[in-house]
Amino acid sequence: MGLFSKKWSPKGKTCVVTGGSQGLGLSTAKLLARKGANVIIVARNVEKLEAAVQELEKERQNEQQRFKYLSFELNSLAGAEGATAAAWEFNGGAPDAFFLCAGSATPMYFIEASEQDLVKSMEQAFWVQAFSARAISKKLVQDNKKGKIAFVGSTVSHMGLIGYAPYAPGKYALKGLAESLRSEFKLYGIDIHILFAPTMHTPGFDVEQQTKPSITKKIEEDDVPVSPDKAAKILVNGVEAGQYQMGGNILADIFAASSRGAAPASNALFTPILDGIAWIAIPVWRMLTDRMIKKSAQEHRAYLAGKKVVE
Ligand SMILES: NC(=O)C1=CN([C@@H]2O[C@H](COP(=O)(O)OP(=O)(O)OC[C@H]3O[C@@H](n4cnc5c(N)ncnc54)[C@H](OP(=O)(O)O)[C@@H]3O)[C@@H](O)[C@H]2O)C=CC1
Ligand SMILES: CCCCCCCCCCCCCCCC(=O)[C@@H](N)CO
Repeated sequence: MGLFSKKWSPKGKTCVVTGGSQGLGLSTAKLLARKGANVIIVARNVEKLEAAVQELEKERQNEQQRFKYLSFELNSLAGAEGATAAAWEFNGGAPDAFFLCAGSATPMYFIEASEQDLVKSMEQAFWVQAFSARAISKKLVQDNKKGKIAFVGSTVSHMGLIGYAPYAPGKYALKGLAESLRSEFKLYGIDIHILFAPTMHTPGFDVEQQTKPSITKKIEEDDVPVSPDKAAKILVNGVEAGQYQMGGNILADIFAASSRGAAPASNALFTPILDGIAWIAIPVWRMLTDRMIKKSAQEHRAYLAGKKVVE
């Protein structure tokens, strides 16, 4: 989007939000409703979806606005295509913007994860959004329509740390997908965006805390949590402004700046400054964190033995 071009607005448009029944997705759906959009939310659990639509009703700005939920499992292409077809049908044609918030994390040590844990984690971090993007983009191109697709990555799309081995690779993959599609979809006028979300206290976060190693929790304390409402605002503002990537907090911005790849810089002035900070701050942080992890090795052995991960 050019320097003086008009901002995109969701008012009167139709937006689809995957993972829209709770957490970041629900905050995003509510914000879009408050901005006057028609909103379609997609998730699996029908009870939560019904409750979420009630929440959307409270944000209603006018009588023309339409809210709808669709229950689909999005970790297969068939599921994503089913949801996409249903969204098209409800809207009577192509919706305007798609916010892919669905996903979940199951942090744990790599060697305690089963084959199924690892495959499922990749599905819930990557495929749950990648298949949606595939189904949506194909339909948009078939209809010769433009549109906007926003992914939700994480700070751990840029950096890995102890406990996130099953999850971070999927979020890294999402970053690679978004960057590839940002380029490829110039062919069709489909805009790609990605939010690199920091820690948010959502229902999903409470679940991931149950399997998260205590050392991961301790390291993560340095990440300042952002409310899902604030993260939704950053996401929607970024899409409105035509920004490719959004970081949810300063730490996400620092890691994004230091691993920018072929993505456009968020800010011509601040991105290089943040990259400079990264040069100094990250090696210091890494040294301290590595030291702390090594110190915990004996305690970790006892944990593995207790859980019978090793004999
Ligand atoms: N919370 C955090 O600290 C962070 C989260 N993120 C990312 O942000 C996104 C939102 O997270 P958050 O709000 O915390 O998550 P929540 O678990 O609170 O909400 C996830 C939403 O996605 C839906 N969903 C999950 N899996 C599927 C599936 N396979 N098919 C269809 N719908 C699905 C859930 O509904 P249902 O279960 O009924 O299907 C729910 O609506 C995720 O992609 C997450 O990885 C990134 C960084 C930090
Ligand atoms: C500049 C140097 C300082 C570095 C401090 C680094 C602290 C660790 C940051 C980890 C943040 C993880 C956030 C997202 C996690 C996530 O995606 C899951 N919670 C998913 O739900």
